[in-house]
Amino acid sequence: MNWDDTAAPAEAPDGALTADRLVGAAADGEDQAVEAALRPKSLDEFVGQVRVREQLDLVLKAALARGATADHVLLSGAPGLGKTTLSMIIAAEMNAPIRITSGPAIQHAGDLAAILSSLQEGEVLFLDEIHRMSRPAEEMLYMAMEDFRVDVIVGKGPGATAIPLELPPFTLVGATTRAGLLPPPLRDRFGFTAHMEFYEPVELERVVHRSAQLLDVTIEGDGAAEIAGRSRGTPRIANRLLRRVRDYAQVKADGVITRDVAAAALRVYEVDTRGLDRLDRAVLKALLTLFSGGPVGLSTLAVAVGEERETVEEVAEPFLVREGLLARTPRGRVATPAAWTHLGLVPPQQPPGAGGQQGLFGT
Ligand SMILES: Nc1ncnc2c1ncn2[C@@H]1O[C@H](COP(=O)(O)OP(=O)(O)OP(=O)(O)O)[C@@H](O)[C@H]1O
Repeated sequence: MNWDDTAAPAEAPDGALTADRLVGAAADGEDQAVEAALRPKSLDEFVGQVRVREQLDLVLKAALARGATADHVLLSGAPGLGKTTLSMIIAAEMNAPIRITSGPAIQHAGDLAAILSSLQEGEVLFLDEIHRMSRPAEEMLYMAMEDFRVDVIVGKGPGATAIPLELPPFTLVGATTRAGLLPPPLRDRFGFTAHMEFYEPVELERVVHRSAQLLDVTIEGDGAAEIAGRSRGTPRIANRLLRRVRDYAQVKADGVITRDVAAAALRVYEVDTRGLDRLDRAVLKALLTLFSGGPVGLSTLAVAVGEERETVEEVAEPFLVREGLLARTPRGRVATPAAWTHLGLVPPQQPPGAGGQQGLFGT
């Protein structure tokens, strides 16, 4: 059966499943407060991303040997994979100061001119969300990156004049979650482009061990593995889960994070063994139980879980697709066999009793 969107009733979504989401990759207030203490300070300390690290190491060492400013660097990748951290490491490795700003903060070319003209020689300018800069600022950046010069326009209309302004050499580190949205002329002006991948569980284990040490928490190898496996390939989520598990260990156990303590804590926070939370499971469960695994239209699915269409599409689905649990097809959303297995449910064509309930949260 193909469940389509045409009959989707207009129901008010309540958003309850997205409140206080522990597995979101964007930084929340608490993350911002504690992340500074957990950031690796050098390339050697930076876990994983081996290829990026090796290449960047060469770029920076060569620039240092020449006594030159490093090439402009573009870092792309999902939130929480370490782009800000890497930009700070670039500055530290070059013994240079760093200035941090973001695309949305630069709405006028004048905003950018003010920042660029106050840079010191060799300074690293970190421009987060570079794809969200305004067009005039972006055009000013082209010349600044290439010639270390900007034209400041004074006046308006036919009487407007361009006053050239020399800039000290600097290194721009641009970060984006959407490399495809960058116009080619901007992309081409970066000397080094790196795409950050999601981390392997063993790499996240190392992140968890390192953070536990910095937070002065005792953690066993199995405990770190349990957290790493539920962290969706993302260091920020690994660090966040570690903090929640630490709370649990302090209140309910003797402060030591073992595998059982980690599993019990994450059961309380409803993050299952694959890193799915309530929203993810609600979407999957609706797809499997109400629509026999699909295909079903996005709007219908969203109404079934009581969430906005955008929430299902942008918050829940990307990870479900990445995990191979859900597929987006021209006919609608379809569950994969792995989705049935994960929720311990039996696909309709199989005889009842062939599946068996799985322990979603571990022991
Ligand atoms: N390779 C790594 N090794 C150890 N810790 C890491 C690594 N990458 C990221 N982290 C940790 O994860 C957290 C998030 O990293 P960071 O802020 O650099 O991510 P980001 O990619 O800039 O995210 P956003 O796109 O949301 O700005 C930081 O606390 C940092 O310490």
